[in-house]
Parts: sequence; structure tokens; C-alpha cells
Amino acid sequence: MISVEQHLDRILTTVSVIRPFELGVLDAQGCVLAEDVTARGSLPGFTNSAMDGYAVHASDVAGAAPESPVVLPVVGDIAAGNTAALSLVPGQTMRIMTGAPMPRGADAVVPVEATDGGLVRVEVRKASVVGQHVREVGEDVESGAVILRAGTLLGPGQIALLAAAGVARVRVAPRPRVVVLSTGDELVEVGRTPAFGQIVDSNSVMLTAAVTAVGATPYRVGGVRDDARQLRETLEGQLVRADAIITTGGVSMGAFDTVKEVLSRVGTMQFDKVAMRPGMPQGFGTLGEEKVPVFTLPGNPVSALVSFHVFVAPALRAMAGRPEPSFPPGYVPAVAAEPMTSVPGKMEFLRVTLDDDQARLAGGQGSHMLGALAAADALAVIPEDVTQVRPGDPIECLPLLGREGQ
Ligand SMILES: Nc1nc2c(c(=O)[nH]1)N[C@H]1C(S)=C(S)[C@@H](COP(=O)(O)OP(=O)(O)OC[C@H]3O[C@@H](n4cnc5c(N)ncnc54)[C@H](O)[C@@H]3O)O[C@H]1N2
Ligand code: MOO
Repeated sequence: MISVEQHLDRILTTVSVIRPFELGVLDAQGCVLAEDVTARGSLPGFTNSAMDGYAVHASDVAGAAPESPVVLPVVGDIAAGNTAALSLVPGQTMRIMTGAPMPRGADAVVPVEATDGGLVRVEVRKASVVGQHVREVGEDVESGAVILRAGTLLGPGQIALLAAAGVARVRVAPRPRVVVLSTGDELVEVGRTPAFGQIVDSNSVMLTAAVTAVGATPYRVGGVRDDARQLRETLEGQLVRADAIITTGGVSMGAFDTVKEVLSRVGTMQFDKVAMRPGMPQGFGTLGEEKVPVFTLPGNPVSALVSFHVFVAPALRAMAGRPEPSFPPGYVPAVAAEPMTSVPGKMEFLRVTLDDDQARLAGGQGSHMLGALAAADALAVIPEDVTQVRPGDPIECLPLLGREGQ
């Protein structure tokens, strides 16, 4: 029996960041930059108005007030998108819109609300100072400056900055492509009615959803029969398009546990009992010339999803260049709202609901119980040496993917 930390450590020391790839900025959302990025141009690219109003020489309106307005002739109109180079001489003004280029010579903008809105001549009722409501060229980003560092996770804000700074394509660690397949003669495809003794292949849809939720790209193969040759051929066929492979089922002590039978002789695959509940039987290793990581998760649905959270998700994040600081990854503190029990010597992952920080058992804790799994917000992680949790005890919880907003 090995510990959860030992198994995760073996996984995280085996996987590596996927070779960087150039993507269009929109496709790169959720990816991590593989190199520093510099701005191709300044932001703003030209000095422009921050308000709809009138471009002025601030000194012309320094004494303006409601009771002593300054009247200026309006000699032009500048809309956003105006590409002509205009100049403003002292004693005159031009109407200007938000984002429109400032005319040369003008050094302030008087908002339209501080005027009578005149089109030929305008009455300015408020004083202005140099620079007021003016966005200076390069005040946000200077051309040539590093705008985003290697290792930055690209979200909407970062993508906007790249686009605005003239960067249309970036080198990133791409999303891992993850093949999901399940094994077992008892499986029928989602939507089909199982005959007596059969079950719907819910694991492959569950893990496909989990792969998406963690920001990777799933390829769902679905159910493969408990047939060594078919499984071997399916795996060989899938290796070419996979950065990782996840299987479920067939890793325990059953007479027809094909995954273990087929894989224990190839690559660096290793099958272990991990001191956790659920999720004890685990397999991990690499296959093929490209050394594709393969996770063989137990078939019980809860065991498979717990294993995904504890082992696969950290590995996929690491492959996408998003390493997690340490074990345990992503735990949040909570308080037990009721007694909880755990077996000695195993790390227990209980399905709990979270009401603020109050954790309650979500229902039955059998590793086949999807009802309680679906009701849960998080996994309460009870360490190996703890067998009794009392109400009010602090506990650590691992939020379930996709339930963070609950
Ligand atoms: N004698 C022993 N029996 C078992 C042990 C053990 O140590 N000794 N370990 C138990 C534990 S713990 C687990 S977990 C399971 C793991 O079994 P397998 O990974 O070999 O999975 P299967 O036997 O194929 O299936 C187990 C269970 O899960 C259901 N299942 C399987 N695939 C799917 C799927 N795609 N979608 C939904 N449900 C699925 C399957 O019907 C079984 O009920 O072994 C215990 N046994
Ligand atoms: O270890 Mo198994 O995963 O409990 O059902």
C-alpha cells in the first residue's frame, strides 16, 4: 500500500509541460504563455480624449466658471476614428468625442456637461487644467515593453491586452488532449436502456466533463469490452492523438480485469493499492514512444471521480504549465457540522455539501452512489490518522469541479 502523496508524487514527477504551440489569441484562452510577450505598439496608440466635450488650450479656460463663462469659437468636429492630423490654435476649440485623437496644441478636454453644447461657439462654464480628461499616448503600455510574462494564464483580460497591443498569435502550452475510455462488458452507451445486469457507461461522460472542467480537451472513446485484444488495439489507436489517456474499470482483483492484464506488461505502467477511500486500486505509467501518461482509474463511479480530482486534475494542470504549489492542491478550510467517521490508515474523501463553511455528509458514502455524489459540493479530506471527526472540528475540503459557485 502506498500513500496518496507517494502516488501523486510519482505522477507529477513523470508528467511534463506539453511542447509549446502557437495559437490565435482567442484559441489561447485558458492556456499558459510559454514566453514573454512584448507590445507591438503603445497603448493608447495616440493621445485621445477621455470624454465627449471640447478640446481646448487649458490656459484659455483657466478662469471659466458658471458666473463667468468663457466663450470660444468651435472650429471643428473630431469623431472617434478620425484619422486626420488636426491642430488647434489658442483661443479656439473643437468638439471632440471619447476616444478621438486630440488635435495638436490642445492639452485638455472640457466635458460637454460643463458647456452649453454649442456647435458654432461654445460657452465653457468650468475651468480646466492641463491634461484633464486626456489619455496620453503610451500611458497604459509602452511599445516594446513586456506586457505578459511566460507562465501567465490567459483569461479575457489578458487576451484583450494582447489583441490591443497588436499581438494576434502567442506561443502557449496547449490544452492537454485527453482520451477517455471505459472498460467493461456490462456497459451500454448513454441513452440506451440497460438490460438486466447492464449499466449505462456514466464514467466516460463524467470524466469527459471533468476533463473539460479542468481546461483540457477531451476525446471520449466510450466503452471498450473486457477483451484484451480490443483494448490493446484501442489504446494503440488512441495514442497518436493523446497527451494523456484515462481509463476506468478493470484494475481490481476481478477475474476479467482486462486493463490491469493488458497494461501491466507494457510501458512503465505500475498498479498500486493507494491508502485512500474510495479509489484504492490505481494504475499509472507511460505508453508509447511519446511516453503518453496513462491513468487507469477504478470503475466505481465515485472512486473514479475522486481519483480524477486527486491525481488527474493536478497532472493535467501541470501538463498545461499550471503547476500547483504542493500537496494538497486547492484545499479550502471548512468546519464539520456533524460527526464523520473514517477508516484508520486511509485518507478518506467524503462527499459533503458546503453551506458557507459548514460541511455535512451529502448522503450515502458507498463508492457506487451517484446520488450523493451529485448532491455534493466538495470532498472532505480526512487524514489517515483521523478516525472520528466531531461537530465543530476544522476539516479540509477539495471543491468538486464545476460546483465552486454553489
Ligand atoms: N476482491 C476484491 N474486490 C474488489 C476490490 C478488492 O480490493 N478486492 N476492490 C474494490 C474497489 S475498492 C474498487 S474501486 C473496485 C474497482 O474495480 P475495477 O476498477 O476493477 O472496476 P470494475 O470491476 O470494472 O467495476 C467496478 C464497479 O464500477 C462500475 N463501473 C465500471 N465501469 C463503469 C462505467 N463506465 N460507468 C459506470 N459504472 C461503471 C461497475 O459496474 C462496478 O459496479 O473493485 C472492488 N472490488
Ligand atoms: O477503493 Mo474503491 O475505489 O472504494 O470503491
